Amino acid sequence: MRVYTCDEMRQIEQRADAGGLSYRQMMENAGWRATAILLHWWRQSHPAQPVMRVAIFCGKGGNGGDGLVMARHLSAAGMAVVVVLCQGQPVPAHSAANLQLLRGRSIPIYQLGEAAVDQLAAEADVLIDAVYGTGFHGEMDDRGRQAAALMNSAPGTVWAVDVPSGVAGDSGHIDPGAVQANFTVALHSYKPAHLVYPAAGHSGQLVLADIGIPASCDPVQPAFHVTDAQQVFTALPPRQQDTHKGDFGKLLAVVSSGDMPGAGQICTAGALRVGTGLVRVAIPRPLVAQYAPHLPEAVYLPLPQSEDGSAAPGAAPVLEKALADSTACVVGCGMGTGQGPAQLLQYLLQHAACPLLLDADALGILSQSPDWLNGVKAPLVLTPHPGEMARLLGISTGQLVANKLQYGRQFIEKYPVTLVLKGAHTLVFSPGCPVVINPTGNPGMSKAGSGDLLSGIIGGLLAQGLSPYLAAVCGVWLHGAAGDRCAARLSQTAMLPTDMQKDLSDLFLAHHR
Ligand SMILES: NC(=O)C1=CN([C@@H]2O[C@H](COP(=O)(O)OP(=O)(O)OC[C@H]3O[C@@H](n4cnc5c(N)ncnc54)[C@H](OP(=O)(O)O)[C@@H]3O)[C@@H](O)[C@H]2O)[C@@H](O)CC1
Ligand SMILES: [K+]
Repeated sequence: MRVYTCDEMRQIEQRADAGGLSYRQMMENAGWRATAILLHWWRQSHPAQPVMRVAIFCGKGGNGGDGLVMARHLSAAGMAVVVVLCQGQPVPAHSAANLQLLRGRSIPIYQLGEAAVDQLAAEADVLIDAVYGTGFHGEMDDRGRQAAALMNSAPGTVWAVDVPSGVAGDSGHIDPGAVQANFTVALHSYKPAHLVYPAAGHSGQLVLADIGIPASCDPVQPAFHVTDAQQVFTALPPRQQDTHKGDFGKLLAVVSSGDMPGAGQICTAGALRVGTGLVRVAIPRPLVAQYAPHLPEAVYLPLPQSEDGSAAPGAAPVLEKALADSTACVVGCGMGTGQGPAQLLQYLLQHAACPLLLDADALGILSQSPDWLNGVKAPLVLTPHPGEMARLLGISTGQLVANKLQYGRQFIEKYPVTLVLKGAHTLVFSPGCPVVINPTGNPGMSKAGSGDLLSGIIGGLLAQGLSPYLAAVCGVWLHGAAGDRCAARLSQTAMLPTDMQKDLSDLFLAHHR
């Protein structure tokens, strides 16, 4: 799946133009393809109504030019089209030329603000948002907001061309007046805002339109990447005939306290289910009897327990031998945030040579002392949800969610870690690598225990020798894909993270692993 930034799109278009596909022709292709997609949808969904009433809101740039091309083709197809110029006359020559082509045809052209426009918007079956596309920057102006408000409040279906107006294509920043589309036709490639939430929610259903740009014009090293199954199953270590458990890594899981035994169990199961050779579980001693019947394959490292049910202060040295013998370590799931767990985390940060994954309570502890990340020798993977990430940064969750890409990038610049920012379409940031947008998963996974399973999966892949970046990218994909299978089997409402273990197995079977 192609995802290119607005800047990358400009360069792609430049290369295409230099290669002989003119800007004018690209605009023609964009408007023509968007028209074909819209007409196909209309005829399928409204078979008894041959004439669609369409109001096309055009800005002054290239996006508006696409809208003007659509007006010509829709009118030629017999649809009742009106054009509303929202920012006056088009500026680019190819947009202006397309306005010129409308003159003399029976297509009414209005300026935004004319009395008839409100009524026409209210009566339209379809409203086309061609106000701003990849050229949008800053805040919407009054006319942009006025046009967006008309489209958003109209009863018809809103189709956005390329990007819903008011949504910044790269950062995903959402203007308060932004268009809420039912459908968005993305031109040539998806843009980050189509896939990164909450901006993605403004696009509605996405349709990708080929506008004739050859793949040779695409960037060699794009800033974003969307994971696919082939990438995941190529990266997973093969299981040769002549192997033993030592070939598949040793994971140390420092997890669970008295009131959260399940978190560590789910994490451990996740690690085992992705093929880890050996999982050692460091938990407060009284929990071992609870764990063992469910996870007989694990090896246990009992820790002294404090009164609050978590590991007691002074327990850290118990980890020494196991840590030295591990190929990865997961810390946090349900382990508590008291003095004992804090000492365990600090010990691991100071002594681990193997990759270390920090989740849940480990992130809670870290948010009190983020400087603990300085000078850590072990490669680190952090797997916060937005609340945990916001606490790490000392900002509100709302601030974080509105600017996930910006904060994620800034964080890995400050601390060279692999950051898995969880949520719908989880993001993976890692120094020197494209930002990965994970396409798998569903709202049925928003349940306690889901993150613990993910930590186990990524931890298990780390233990088997995948780089932090690949372990994170493959781990979130597998977790989401198992969740999608589980939802199909049990429903998003009823599915549980523990159910997803079966779907992980089915997923591996389906890919002959
Ligand atoms: N390039 C190509 O060959 C092809 C491009 N195609 C299409 O063109 C789109 C890109 O076209 P674009 O670059 O002209 O930008 P677009 O999104 O129309 O800009 C909106 C206009 O609004 C303005 N504006 C921006 N922010 C504003 C604000 N806050 N408040 C007020 N005004 C603001 C901005 O003017 P500015 O302020 O920058 O001078 C600009 O004039 C792309 O998404 C695709 O649909 C396709 O046809 C395929 C070929
Ligand atoms: K638009």
